Amino acid sequence: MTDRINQNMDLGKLEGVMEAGFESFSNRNEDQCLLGTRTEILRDIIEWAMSPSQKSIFWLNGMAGTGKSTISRTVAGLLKDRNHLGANFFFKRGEGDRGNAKKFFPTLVKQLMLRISELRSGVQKALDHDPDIISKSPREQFEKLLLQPLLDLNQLGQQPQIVVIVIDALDECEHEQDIRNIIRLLPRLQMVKAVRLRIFLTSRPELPISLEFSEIGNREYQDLVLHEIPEEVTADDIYLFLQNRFAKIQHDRNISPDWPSDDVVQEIVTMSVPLFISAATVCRYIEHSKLEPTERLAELLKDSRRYAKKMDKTYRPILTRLLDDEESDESEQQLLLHQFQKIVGAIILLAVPLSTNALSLFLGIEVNQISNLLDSFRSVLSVPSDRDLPIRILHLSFRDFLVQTESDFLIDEPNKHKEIALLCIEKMRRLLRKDICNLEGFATRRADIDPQSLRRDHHSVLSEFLYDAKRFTLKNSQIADDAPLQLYCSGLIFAPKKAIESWNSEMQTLEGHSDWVRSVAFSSDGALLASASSDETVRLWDPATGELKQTLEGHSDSIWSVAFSPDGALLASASSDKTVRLWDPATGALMQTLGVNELVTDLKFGHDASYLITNLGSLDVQSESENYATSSNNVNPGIFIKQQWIKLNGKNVLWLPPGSRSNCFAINGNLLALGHASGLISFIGFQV
Ligand SMILES: Nc1ncnc2c1ncn2[C@@H]1O[C@H](COP(=O)(O)OP(=O)(O)OP(=O)(O)O)[C@@H](O)[C@H]1O
Repeated sequence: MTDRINQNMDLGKLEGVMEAGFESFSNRNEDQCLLGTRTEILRDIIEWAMSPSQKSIFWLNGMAGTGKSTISRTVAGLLKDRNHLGANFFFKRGEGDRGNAKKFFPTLVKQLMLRISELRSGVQKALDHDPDIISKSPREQFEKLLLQPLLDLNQLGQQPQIVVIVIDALDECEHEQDIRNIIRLLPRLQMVKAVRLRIFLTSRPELPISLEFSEIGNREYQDLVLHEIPEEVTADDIYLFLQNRFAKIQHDRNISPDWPSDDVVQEIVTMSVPLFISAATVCRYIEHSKLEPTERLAELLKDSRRYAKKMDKTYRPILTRLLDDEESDESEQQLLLHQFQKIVGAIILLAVPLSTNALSLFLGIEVNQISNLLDSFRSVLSVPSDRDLPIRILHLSFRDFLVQTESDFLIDEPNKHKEIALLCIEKMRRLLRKDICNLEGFATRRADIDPQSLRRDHHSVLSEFLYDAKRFTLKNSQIADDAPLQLYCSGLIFAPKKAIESWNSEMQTLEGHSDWVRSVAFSSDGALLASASSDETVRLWDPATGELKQTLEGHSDSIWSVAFSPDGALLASASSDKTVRLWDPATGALMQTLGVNELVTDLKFGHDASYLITNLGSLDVQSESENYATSSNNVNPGIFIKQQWIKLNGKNVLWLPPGSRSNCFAINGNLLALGHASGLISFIGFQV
């Protein structure tokens, strides 16, 4: 009797952190998993705990707010009901000894003694031997208070019972070294044979924890990454959670049972996945007691960023810990903050996520500096160890939070976008090159470029995207010209769902004629398409862009046939008005009108463009020479215009764009004068 009193008094020295237990007063309002959620995960964890052949540690790893602690509480409760809960410690930063390792092992020992009474004498021995053990390092506490007394039990030769220790939120333990020590020490509990000890541990994927686990090797533990389980599974759970919370709001606030609609609930699910905390924050925002829930919800749906401020509790501590280093002084902190603004600011605002390596090139910051800074953000950013893979934000609320927080971590969105745009321009200036295919001369035509040399520069995702963009633009260019916002309705509605694969072979529809199109013809170089219509016009189009280049007006009846001359300098059209007209396709000028007695329905040029072959027989054309131009006496034979190309000594050197083409030209020495229909004359000088 005296012995036992004595023992109890000594064991009383074993001070634990009462509040760290999942059933403690301060945890009384914390949820467990709603029935029907996390069912598979919970089943797997309980099966792991009960099976003799499993690894001794289960690490549930998940980003901020994915629902780890809720699972821990549920696991602890389930194990307690089955009488297998040995001890539990829920770390919580900033709440006294719940936020450090000082009393971690004594707390576990204290609880384990209640579960395994045979442990008491060993613990008592340790306390007798070293009454100050409670103030010693975690390693010593572990060895003397926990491991040795448990090993002593081996001699009892009992049938081993299953005892599970639940440790939640190890990342919230204050000192990195303590965290690492705890992970390093736990596998040694496997030496204990009298009890089958299992450790269920949760944490965010923070660097010291990930590193330490990779160091102890996966023979010792199994893990589950909560933010990587299939999205639809989490979505189903969040859906159940929302339904449950909304039913409660309906009931408590006397709201009609059909509020909110299923579509709305689905919308919030999509907004939240994979963060349970996001769905929980939405509910807290809506159920705020002084405001009308239906209005709050409607407001939120209009502007989903509204609730991001409420994520302060989740995100602010991650940010402040960046600067929370006793060793760094004011100027170092300023530097860190500056780096944060540059690096994280770019990550959250870039339209397409970049890898660490690409980000380094883009921002002009050393790769290692970027990696170092990002190590502090592994709970909110997915930073792949392969530096060529993109860095992603786990949840958009992190971006929304940063662009509106009132702390020093505010990312000034408009200015940051400007900065990013300037960086893009600067990179383009520096990196883009003229003539990436090393073509031989300025007049090289596309048809003459070796496709192999294009493929060498080919980036498949980019080129697929460009192809897609080109098809979309071609298909919609006319409506974009007329009613631009139709791009977002008609353009999107009638675009194929999987654009890249499923554009059909119809490139584009050219709209403009108001009556039948009777005849179409390509110019021999393919640069123009002529269409003849019953609306009495011929239209000339650029087939590459769909742009209407010319409308040839003059005929007074249906036009039946069009044809280009072999060198493209002339266009002939035949109409019911009993004329055949010849046009200059470049300027649209009517060159000649030939009267015919009967209807010509079909025509084409003879080989030298001096006559037309029609359904009525051949027809002479008093065509002017190909370079339909006057030339002065002082002609430099080296300069010549042919088909909008200015040729120098027989080689194409300069192409005349449509706006610069002329009806006539003159050459004087090295000077070329072009006369335009507008009345202007332009000059081009050549060094021959
Ligand atoms: N299965 C669930 N059933 C009901 N509610 C849940 C569930 N999981 C999470 N929640 C809700 O989401 C909130 C956030 O979850 P929890 O605190 O477990 O996330 P966590 O991953 O531990 O976050 P942190 O990394 O910040 O510690 C909880 O407060 C709870 O309201």
